[in-house]
Amino acid sequence: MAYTRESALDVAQVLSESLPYIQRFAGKTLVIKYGGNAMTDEALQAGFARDIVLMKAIGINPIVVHGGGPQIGEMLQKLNIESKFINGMRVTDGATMDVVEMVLGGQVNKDIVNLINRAGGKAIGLTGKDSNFIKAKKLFVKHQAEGMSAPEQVDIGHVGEVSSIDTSVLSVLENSDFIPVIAPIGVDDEGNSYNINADLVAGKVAEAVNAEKLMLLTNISGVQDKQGNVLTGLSTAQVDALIADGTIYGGMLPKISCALSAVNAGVTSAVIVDGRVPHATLLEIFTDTGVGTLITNQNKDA
Ligand SMILES: Nc1ncnc2c1ncn2[C@@H]1O[C@H](COP(=O)(O)OP(=O)(O)O)[C@@H](O)[C@H]1O
Ligand SMILES: CC(=O)N[C@@H](CCC(=O)OP(=O)(O)O)C(=O)O
Repeated sequence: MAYTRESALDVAQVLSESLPYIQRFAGKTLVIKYGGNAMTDEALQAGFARDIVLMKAIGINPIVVHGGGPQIGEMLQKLNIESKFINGMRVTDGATMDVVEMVLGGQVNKDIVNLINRAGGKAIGLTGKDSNFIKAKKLFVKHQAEGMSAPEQVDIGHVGEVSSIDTSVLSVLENSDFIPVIAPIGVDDEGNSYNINADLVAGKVAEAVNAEKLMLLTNISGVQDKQGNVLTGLSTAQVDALIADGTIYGGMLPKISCALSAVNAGVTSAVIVDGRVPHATLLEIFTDTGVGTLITNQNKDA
């Protein structure tokens, strides 16, 4: 890009102002859940990949955990398999699990690896099956079906929750030029695969590596109140109240619950970021004007 003398000075000024932020995050690990528009819009994809490579180049350790619900849905449709969700979790029978593993581990993961590599990075794709690093157990959900008087425990098939994370492979990558890109698939002691919500995997990875920040990219401006205003900062106590009165529901529930669990487990902050905004991850790290909702472990506004 060609600059005029004025615009070149502006660029130099912006770079200079980013110094304290670079110093704050250098050597720290950031876990980024990549999903939504940022993952499907070509311009946003390229910007995301560049931003991840830039982070690594200045000494931050990004770990990417990706979703892929819409891509799984598309493939199931092609195969005439119905998609069904309970409490935001995909009901996953044996045939669906095969598709989930193929789409997340085979297609989506490798597309993201390729994207980051084309931006000059050295991405390594992993599922939880690689060196068995994400151990999972079956997840039962509580659900109140129509006509039932009380919620009951429902078996939704091969859906898992994280039971443990072995960080050894991640620390090898952290101490190298490699950028881990993780598909949310777990495995149990018998070698069975589990489909895990990607937000939950990102949260547990952030906890396990003691990340400085957990960033959850999504397609909404942040957590909103009943009037649709974005709540820029939330404490754990405030979140509890918003869940209790139904302001937070559906797909926002796993995001909020993993963000809360992460900050309670020692991750300094978790943020739900508007991934529709170009360079949302950089704005979040290098400026004071993040684009979403910040969750901290404080009992007052963050
Ligand atoms: N209080 C809230 N503020 C914002 N979004 C909310 C809220 N409560 C529920 N939601 C819903 O959660 C959705 C985000 O979850 P989801 O679509 O599963 O995200 P992703 O696909 O990025 O994982 C929003 O689009 C919105 O419909
Ligand atoms: C159990 C469960 O629902 N797993 C998700 C895994 C992918 C995911 O979480 O993708 P997004 O982040 O794009 O929604 C699914 O099958 O869709």
